[in-house]
Amino acid sequence: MDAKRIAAERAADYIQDGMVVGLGTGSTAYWAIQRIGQRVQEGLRIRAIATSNASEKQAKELGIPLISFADVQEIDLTIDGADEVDPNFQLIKGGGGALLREKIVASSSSKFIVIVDDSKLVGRLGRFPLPIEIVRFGYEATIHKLRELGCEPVLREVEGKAYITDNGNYIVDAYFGAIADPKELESKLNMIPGVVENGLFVDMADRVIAGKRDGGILELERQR
Ligand SMILES: O=C(CO)[C@H](O)[C@H](O)COP(=O)(O)O
Repeated sequence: MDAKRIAAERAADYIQDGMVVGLGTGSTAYWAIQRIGQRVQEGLRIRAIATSNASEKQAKELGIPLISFADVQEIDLTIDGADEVDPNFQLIKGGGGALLREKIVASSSSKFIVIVDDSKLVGRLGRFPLPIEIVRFGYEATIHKLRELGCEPVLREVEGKAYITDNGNYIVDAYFGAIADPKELESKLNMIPGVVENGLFVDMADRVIAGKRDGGILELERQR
């Protein structure tokens, strides 16, 4: 079985009756949502909040009951993928462009389980370009300020056109190289006018489940 799917299905086992569940975005979260949908069809009673239009559509098709933050303030458990995970459980997310909603949902969750294949486990964050969501107005100025922080920012494009997030913004993929202090960089980035959010998820993940290509699984819990 696909390493991403192995991790995703293990994570879905943590969901219990009555929970409010955050549904992540991406090819790993896809498998978690599929398994959750299967469990709902078997009788599991949950309510869910999706982190993207794509995940919302998938959940609807599977019959997973969806709610919004108008209905709850607190999510019991969120399951989502990541692009990089370091030994301190710090993450880069946003490869799929959903980082803003993902961060809102993860930050409102009592438990946040990250699901990856083990190629995403790194010694230090930064090989994967950091996704940063920026507003469209004045984006050239915002990109200039990002460059002044010492990265190489590239406006994300799809088929020759700027990529637009579910929130109507742009994404910049910023090459920083090894990130020495993710927490400091996260706040510096969010101080720049025009930056909506960035893909550094600092001190948020509680558990990391990594599927391996040989079918094995690595499960790590953060000690607080
Ligand atoms: O942050 C994300 C989307 O914004 C994804 O979780 C991340 O990009 C990992 O994606 P995948 O599971 O497809 O490898």
